[in-house]
Amino acid sequence: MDQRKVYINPHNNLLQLEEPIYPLVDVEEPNTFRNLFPYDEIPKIAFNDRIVPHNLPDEIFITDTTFRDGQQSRAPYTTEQIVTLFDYFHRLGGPKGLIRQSEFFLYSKKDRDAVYRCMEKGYEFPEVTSWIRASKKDFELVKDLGMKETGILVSCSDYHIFYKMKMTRKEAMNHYLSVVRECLETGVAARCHLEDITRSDIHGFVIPFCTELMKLSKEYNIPVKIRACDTMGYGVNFSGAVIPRSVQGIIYGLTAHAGVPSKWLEWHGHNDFYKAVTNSTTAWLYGASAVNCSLFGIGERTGNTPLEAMVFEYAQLKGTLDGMDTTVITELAEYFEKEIGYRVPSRTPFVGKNFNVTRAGIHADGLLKNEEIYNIFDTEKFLNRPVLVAVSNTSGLAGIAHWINSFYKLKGEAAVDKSHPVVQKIKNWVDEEYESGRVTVITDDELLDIIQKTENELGIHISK
Ligand SMILES: CC(C)C(=O)C(=O)O
Repeated sequence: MDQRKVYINPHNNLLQLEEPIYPLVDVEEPNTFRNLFPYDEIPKIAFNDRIVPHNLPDEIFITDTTFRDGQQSRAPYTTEQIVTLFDYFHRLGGPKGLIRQSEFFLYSKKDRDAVYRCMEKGYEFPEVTSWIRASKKDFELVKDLGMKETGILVSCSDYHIFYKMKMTRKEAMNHYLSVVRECLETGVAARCHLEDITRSDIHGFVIPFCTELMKLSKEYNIPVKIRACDTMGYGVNFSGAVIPRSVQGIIYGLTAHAGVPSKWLEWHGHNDFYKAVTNSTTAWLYGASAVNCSLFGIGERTGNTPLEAMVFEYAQLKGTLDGMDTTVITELAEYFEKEIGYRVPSRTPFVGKNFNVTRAGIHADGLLKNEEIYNIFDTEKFLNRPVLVAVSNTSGLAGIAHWINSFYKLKGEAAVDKSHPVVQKIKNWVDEEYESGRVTVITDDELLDIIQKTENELGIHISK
């Protein structure tokens, strides 16, 4: 018979059984969850219909890995670029520090220079934290640099424990606990990156391990944070899906069974199955305060959860931006294009060149009557990106006038309408293009070119 005590759950005032204690299950053979991950078949999503209650923490925020996971997958940024991006993150996160932390490599002198320069700024947020090899010498370095927290890799699936580290679960756990203890001895808080959690044995390894980590934190009176890393992007947020793929199931296990407080719990997603954003939002909804993101989602393989996306997820969940300055997102995209030579793919939400451009004539027509019909929100207000109508065979005079007004931000007296001679002449040119067999839309550069030529020809200049 189940002898656990009964208590009132403060979340819902219902009687509940005391949480069971999960001991480490030290298996002889790795559990690779072949039923879910057959490798020569597409991974499977199975359901047991266990429903997890919502548990949105009072405080949720974003942490940043642009300079760690982000830099692992591209050419390194220069120190100057890192410092500039850090400034942007500070502004974007607003006075409440919703971009709470950013993590840095400490391997090379260049890495450390970037850290010094960012710390010198004296910002409260983002807090500069580190990512290091787990050794006593490196913990001392973190401390000497004046940092309070470091990330430590504690891979938790049997794929990693048995195949990469060639250990048993017990050996891996003891090894990790001794490394974390060493870190805490130095006085530095440990952020444990549980790599590959969505292929791990949640009850047999992750919960017993995190329970021990929480004991260590108590012993040293220093935070031990848990970062749940969906390294391969296998996480799913469907109600009733089984762990280890269920994001809410993992978060529930960590909070309810291992006793990890929400404020120390973070989700780190990858986008291999297009689920990075929605899984991160799910982690917030079910009890993780932090979601770890990289700017524009730049990270290993298909990338991480895009930081800018979570800014808008935050606003949608909380009903407020809480002081975040979203126009910085557009500045960041421009900086990447001009200074770093990276252009985000044009259809990328919020930042791509075409994210709020309407092309189809029938839609463009609606947009011209009222931009709310085909724009997700006031993109000019929040992103400094007025809605655009691309010029094509179906644009008509009004479409061309709208393009000119939006592109040059012309308002009131300065705006052109369909009777403007420049607009009419351009319309003739557009019609000729399509009559001679063109099938593509007219590009911005072509329009700029033809506007200039037409202005010179007619001797009329639009007030730009
Ligand atoms: C290397 C680890 C911590 C990681 O970034 C991941 O699992 O995605």
